[in-house]
Amino acid sequence: MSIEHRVGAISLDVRFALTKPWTVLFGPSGSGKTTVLRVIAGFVHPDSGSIVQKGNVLVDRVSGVFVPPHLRPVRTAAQTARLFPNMTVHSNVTYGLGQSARPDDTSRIVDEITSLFRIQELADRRPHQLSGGEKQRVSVARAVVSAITYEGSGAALLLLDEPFSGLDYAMRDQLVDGLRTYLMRWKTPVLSVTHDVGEAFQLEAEVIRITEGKIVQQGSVFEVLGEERRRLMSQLRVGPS
Ligand SMILES: Nc1ncnc2c1ncn2[C@@H]1O[C@H](COP(=O)(O)OP(=O)(O)OP(=O)(O)O)[C@@H](O)[C@H]1O
Repeated sequence: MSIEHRVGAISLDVRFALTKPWTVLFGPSGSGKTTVLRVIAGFVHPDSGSIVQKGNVLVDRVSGVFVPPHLRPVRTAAQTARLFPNMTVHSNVTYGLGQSARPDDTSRIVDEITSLFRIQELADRRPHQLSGGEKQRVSVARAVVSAITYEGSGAALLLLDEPFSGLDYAMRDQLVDGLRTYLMRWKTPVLSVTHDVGEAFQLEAEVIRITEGKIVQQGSVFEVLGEERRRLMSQLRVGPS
């Protein structure tokens, strides 16, 4: 994909291909990461550029192609959980189910995912009865359900904007490992956003580093964030003075 788009004070100008099971967009606050996800999802019309997914053109400003969000083989969990306020947690999660799931598979998938995200006990609650971290887990769980049961040919791309923020370290640790393994089993490709070097390493992700709307590096997590990790580790060893 290649996108040029002016947003706020940023001139977004990015060109990249997703070739690995899990890719992470890494960069400082305000560098344009969320905007990239929103363009891929179809919520933002880029000023110019094109997006092609497995040979299907989703956006091409020159020829005027713009596939609307609901018709894209893309599923998204936004940075701020957007749940249906009048629906229970269970209904919010199953709302994401695609047509492809057979009924007997459906309940197995929902069980597996609610267990992975540790939201089984919350099944009958409504969003106003949840903490921020619980809402976030429900929102990501819904997007995962939706991506793996996508009804089109091939897999849907899953876009996750800071999916593990707002979780304590123990839960985050387990969820990162569990979700990575689960999505690899389903061959569901992921593009996620994070500020967390440790998370990118745990995901063994391909990393795209973005600064002020431009991609400055793309490669394995060792290539792109190895130096950053060494610096953080040495700060930890020295400790506060
Ligand atoms: N709807 C909008 N209108 C005007 N400016 C916007 C809008 N959305 C984002 N911006 C600006 O565009 C820039 C990129 O925002 P974006 O949300 O993509 O950054 P980000 O890298 O995801 O940041 P963070 O890590 O803080 O979530 C920022 O300067 C932001 O203030």
